[in-house]
Amino acid sequence: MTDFDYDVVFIGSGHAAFHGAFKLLKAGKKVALIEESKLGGTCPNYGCDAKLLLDGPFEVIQDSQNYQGFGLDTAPQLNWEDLMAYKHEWIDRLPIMMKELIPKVGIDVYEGHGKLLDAHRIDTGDKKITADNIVLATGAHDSVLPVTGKEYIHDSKDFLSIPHLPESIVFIGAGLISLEFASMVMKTGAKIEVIEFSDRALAQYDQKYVDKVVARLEAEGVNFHFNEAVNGVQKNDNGYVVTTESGLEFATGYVFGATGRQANTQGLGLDEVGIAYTKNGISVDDHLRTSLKNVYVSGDVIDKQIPKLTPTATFESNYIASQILGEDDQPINYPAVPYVAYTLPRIAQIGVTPEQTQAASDKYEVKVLPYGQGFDTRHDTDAEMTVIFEKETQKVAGAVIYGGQAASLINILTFVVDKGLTNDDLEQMIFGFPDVTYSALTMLSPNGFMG
Ligand SMILES: Cc1cc2nc3c(=O)[nH]c(=O)nc-3n(C[C@H](O)[C@H](O)[C@H](O)COP(=O)(O)OP(=O)(O)OC[C@H]3O[C@@H](n4cnc5c(N)ncnc54)[C@H](O)[C@@H]3O)c2cc1C
Ligand SMILES: NC(=O)c1ccc[n+]([C@@H]2O[C@H](COP(=O)([O-])OP(=O)(O)OC[C@H]3O[C@@H](n4cnc5c(N)ncnc54)[C@H](O)[C@@H]3O)[C@@H](O)[C@H]2O)c1
Repeated sequence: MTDFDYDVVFIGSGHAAFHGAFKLLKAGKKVALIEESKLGGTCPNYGCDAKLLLDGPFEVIQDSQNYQGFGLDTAPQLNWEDLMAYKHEWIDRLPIMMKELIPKVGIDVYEGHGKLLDAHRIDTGDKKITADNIVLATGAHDSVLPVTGKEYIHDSKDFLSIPHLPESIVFIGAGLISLEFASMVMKTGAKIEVIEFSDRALAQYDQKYVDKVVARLEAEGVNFHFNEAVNGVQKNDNGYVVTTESGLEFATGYVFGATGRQANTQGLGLDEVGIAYTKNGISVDDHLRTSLKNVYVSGDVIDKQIPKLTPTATFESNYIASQILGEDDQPINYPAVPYVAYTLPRIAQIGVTPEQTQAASDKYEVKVLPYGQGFDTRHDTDAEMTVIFEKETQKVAGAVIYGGQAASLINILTFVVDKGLTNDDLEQMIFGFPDVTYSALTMLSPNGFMG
């Protein structure tokens, strides 16, 4: 570095930024982060981590319900206020810790709104700085439904800090955020309506298992309304009334909207410096560069087909750091990406989907494995896997898992799919026993009890 204040400046401080920043720092580069809100971004503060902390006790309730009549007769009682205090105790300290740690290790932090002035100059709010390379890692935000009364619709950030749980909630959208939160709240006996614009929930997931999650939620009392478009929210003395274009009306105590997330492209100076973007995010080439070759894009703000998740943001951040360090000059090559819906029960999938095999039945063999029938699944009797084998090689090409332990199992299946292991390879290994992972892996083997 000669003429610039920094070798690399990241706008944003989420997973799309800090992994790469640490890698660059370790390699001797001078690095800065610009953050206008909480350090660490969405995932720890308002996303995955905060959600999982709140979800834990609900998972325990679900597990205990599975044992009813089989040794556990009383379900645990939830205390939301205590749970929320526990969440705050964990989550609120994370940005504080990062604020102490990051400058201490040698990365400068600018607290302000980052805006590109040209290919090398950035306005941080109160200071202008220069960088040889810039990484745009500004993430995304929950979209706001453009209807009358939109100010009464809460988003995921609000919900993740809600001090008291309402007795009734209308969820607008039946995507990941809504169904994950509805799965939890349902366990408190709240009255829940889910209004979905399209004819299905969780469109990215295998519909066989989505139908099972929807049926389970319906059995617990959630009312789903598909093919309905919300056109307004009115406030009255008792709460709110949500109306749809077809004339349905729902009285409720709380309105929650999760109708997709939008990339944070506004106010970044993109138009001024000539960087192209769409409504899905900033346009990049196969090296995650914009039309300005020293300006990269990482994480949720990219216009991409790959899922917008924490692990994909992390992968991109590390990839960009390798590009800048000259360790790698190849186009980005994503490995198989697992998707996990933290609904109750969970759905997780990796690789080739059952739907994709329909057009290639000569290439793939699909096996449905009811692993929940085993003794080691905490009486989660419905749990099931659909596993896709490549006929010619017998490699495991994909899997969908439905059940309480799907989120852990999918990481093992990710390893199997990504490394191209065959069921014979698995038979050459020894796994810890007894455990649900053992049974699931044994089932993949041709000589296993279900293989
Ligand atoms: C409720 C919820 C649950 C989720 N659950 C999961 C999950 O279970 N698993 C999973 O993998 N993913 C989950 N996600 C998605 C995950 O949080 C994101 O994919 C991930 O945070 C993306 O990281 P990022 O760094 O690209 O963006 P972010 O984490 O959004 O970080 C971007 C940062 O940039 C800052 N910023 C924006 N513009 C500027 C600017 N101009 N100047 C300075 N700073 C700026 C923002 O304040 C923010 O801190 C969830 C998301 C939500 C909302
Ligand atoms: N487990 C995870 O990995 C996880 C969890 C939560 C969030 N996330 C992140 O957040 C994103 C999901 O956010 P989301 O749940 O808001 O989006 P989504 O795209 O999953 O779901 C939005 C839903 O809202 C519906 N919708 C859109 N407009 C509507 C309208 N006017 N009326 C009624 N329904 C309408 C859509 O048809 C869709 O089903 C993910 O793509 C991911 O980036 C990931």
